[in-house]
Order: sequence, then structure tokens, then C-alpha cells
Amino acid sequence: MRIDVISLFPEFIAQCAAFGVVGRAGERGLLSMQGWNPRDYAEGNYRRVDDRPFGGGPGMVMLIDPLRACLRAAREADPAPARVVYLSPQGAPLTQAKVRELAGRERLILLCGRYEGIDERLIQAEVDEELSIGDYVLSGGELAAAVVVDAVARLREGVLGDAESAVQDSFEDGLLDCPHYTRPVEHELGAVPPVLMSGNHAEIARWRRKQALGRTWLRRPDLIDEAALSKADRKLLDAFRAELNG
Ligand SMILES: CN(C)c1cccc(CNc2ccc(C(N)=O)cn2)c1
Repeated sequence: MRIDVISLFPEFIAQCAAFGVVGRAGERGLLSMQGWNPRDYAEGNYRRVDDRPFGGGPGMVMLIDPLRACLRAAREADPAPARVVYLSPQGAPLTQAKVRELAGRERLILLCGRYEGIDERLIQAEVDEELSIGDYVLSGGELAAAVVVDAVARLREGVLGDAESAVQDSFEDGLLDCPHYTRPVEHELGAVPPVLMSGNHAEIARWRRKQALGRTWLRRPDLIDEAALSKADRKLLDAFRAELNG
């Protein structure tokens, strides 16, 4: 998979892609990344990349032409078609389902805005989809792009070893994850739930599913559509609630 990132701080993204599973994916040729700086495509002595907003108001807006030339250079760097994604607070929420969809593509171009964003005409002409990593404003789209790179890279085949398998990921089935425990069995902070040491894999899977359903219902009721739950899941959630009420 190839990801090109357009940013006034391309070294920022290079650093984010240098560590952990994403760094390893790069070393193993599962992911190639390149940064592009619109300033390298800006004309004139001052190589301007932004200017004041028409209609007045605070802040600056990123100019069309440096971004457009930069985007063209990035597209032409590889024959494969690319999906152009713009990170902004005005984008559609990034969800695991969207991450899975993006991870299925061969090329992404991530567009990082600074200041108050990008001239709308460039967005309309060149951007395939606008995404937001959450309802808050950052000083630039680079951190949001780094989030997309990480979430997408770890779903690519071969990136995660068995040890870090993404299969049981929470959100993979729209639920939060169950609690996890490791050594020691007994600790001043408490003990490990006995079922997890029972070796009874059916019981363990049942306990984990019940915990995932229960925690989702308690913490993120917006993710639970009880009507859409299977009969088995509804029974597990009822059991969780019954235990909760003691
Ligand atoms: C209107 N405005 C301030 C603005 C517009 C576009 C980009 C940026 C760059 N900052 C970002 C980018 C993304 C996110 C996110 N939530 O994904 C948060 N902040 C700011």
C-alpha cells in the first residue's frame, strides 16, 4: 500500500510512520509513504501557501495553486489511482468501518490543512472524501493523518503478527473490547476472573462476549442497537445486567 501525505510539515508524518508496527510495515515493504510539501510548489519569492480569507475574519486560508500542483505531483509519482482524503473537523467521522474500507485500497493521498483550512474550490475539485478523527480542532491535519495511517496500516495483511492480531479488535464487530488480564493471577489490585484460567474456550468466549456487550451498553449505549442483537447476544446482555444488579 502506498500513502502520500501532503503537508507543510512532511517530516512530521515521516516520524509517525517510523515506529512500531507502522515502522515495521515500512521496512517490510507492506507500506510505502512519501511526504509532499505544497511550499515546494508555491510561486514567487515568498513561496506563499496561504492568504487572507475573502469576507474577512480571523486566520488564513491555504491557496489553491500550490496544493493543486503538489497534489498533481503526488498523483503522478505512481500510476495507481489514489483516493484523496482531506482531514478536517468538517469531515465525516472516522470509524473502524471506514478504516477497513481505506485499508482495502492500494493508494491513499492524505491532505493536511493548516490555518483555517483550504480554499473550498480545491476541495470540490480534488478531494474524494473529507474525514474527521473527532469533534475537536487541531493546529493542523497532520495528527489526524497519522491516526489514519496507523489505523489503516495495522489492518494490512502481514503487518500485525499473531501476538497483536487485529481480529479480536474492539469495534471490529461494532462493540467495545472485553477486559484483559495477564500475570500474576493474584495481586493486591485483585484477582483474575477464574473463567479465564478454566481452559474452557467456549466459556471463555462467552464471558468475553458478555463483557464486551455489557461494557458497550454501559459506556457507549450509542453503539448498541439492542434490536439488532442476536438472541444469544441479548441473553448475554440480560445476564450481564442481572449480575450488575447483584
Ligand atoms: C476549520 N479549521 C480550523 C480547520 C479546517 C481544516 C483543517 C484544519 C486542521 N486541523 C484539524 C484537522 C482535522 C481535525 C479532525 N478533527 O480530524 C481537526 N483539526 C482546521
